[in-house]
Amino acid sequence: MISAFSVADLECRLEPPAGVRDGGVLGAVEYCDRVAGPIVRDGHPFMAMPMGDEDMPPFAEVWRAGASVVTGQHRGLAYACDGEHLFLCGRAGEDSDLLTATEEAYLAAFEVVRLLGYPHLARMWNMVHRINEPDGRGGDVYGRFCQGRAMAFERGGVPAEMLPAATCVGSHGGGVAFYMLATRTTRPVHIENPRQTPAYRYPPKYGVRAPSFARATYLAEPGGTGRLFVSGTASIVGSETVHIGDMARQTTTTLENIAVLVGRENLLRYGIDADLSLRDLDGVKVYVKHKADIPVARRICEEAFGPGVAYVNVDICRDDLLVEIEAVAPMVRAA
Ligand SMILES: C=C(O[C@@H]1C=C(C(=O)O)C=C[C@H]1O)C(=O)O
Repeated sequence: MISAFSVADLECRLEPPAGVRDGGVLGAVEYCDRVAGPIVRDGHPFMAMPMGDEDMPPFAEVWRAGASVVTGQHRGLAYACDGEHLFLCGRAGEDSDLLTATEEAYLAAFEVVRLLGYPHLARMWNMVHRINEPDGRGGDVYGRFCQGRAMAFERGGVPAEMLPAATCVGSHGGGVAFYMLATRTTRPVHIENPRQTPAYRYPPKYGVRAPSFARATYLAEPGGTGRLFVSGTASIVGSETVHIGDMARQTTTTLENIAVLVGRENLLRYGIDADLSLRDLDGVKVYVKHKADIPVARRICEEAFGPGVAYVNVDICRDDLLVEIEAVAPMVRAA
């Protein structure tokens, strides 16, 4: 097992792929070397994404629900819900234009969210093949993805303040794979980072449409506990990449960004009375652009987080970014 945590009635584990069989699973995604799904298999939605090579130990990210789970499929998406949480996974854009395919896939996801009554988006992950390559129209693949996603949010009537935490990194195949979590009653609190421009306000030099996500999302759970989803975070200050070409400094800047994001002063701005440090974070994934840089990432991140971190060798959404880190913080509110 790479790492595990459990909070209230929703639990996430990063574990070896073979373990994902028992009941109560809301969804499982494999970070491995193959493409599969999305399908409902063994009673839960499942998808496999090529995120590494033979040197990366494959792992499954497994979301478990306390209550029993209802599953289904809709317009190519696979989903499960437990009365409070909805997990869904989908894929877009392998054979068609990425803008339209992303927009349609996201609109299908919003349809599931609406039809099943889980209107509050809490966390989204996107794995985009050839993320940094030209799109054949003068931009890059990530830019095209961002346009399709922004148009879906626009058509879905989701204002910028309701955009959830997200990750969008590269993959080794399979078009765009994405998965999301949403809630039925709990209203997520979306959080920004004072060191960074909100991504949805990035200037146009970074793309025709700015990326649609928040820096973090807080989800209160019953009994004074909660969960903070930290978006994929990189060496960006304001909207600019800093320490270009320097893996160690990009990694430490990323950690500084996360520390400020989850620190007491920032969370209090959103009425969340909790004191988190990097050590409190769990479910940490470190995405590293160049495989040869993984030892540097490991040295710095093990000191910050301890063991139990997953290192994934994929491209990052900007050419000049070498590393990106996401996490989940299980937390108990101070008061
Ligand atoms: C690294 C950044 O963005 C990345 C892209 C995201 C997206 O487009 O959903 C979300 C988080 C990161 O994976 C950043 O802009 O800081």
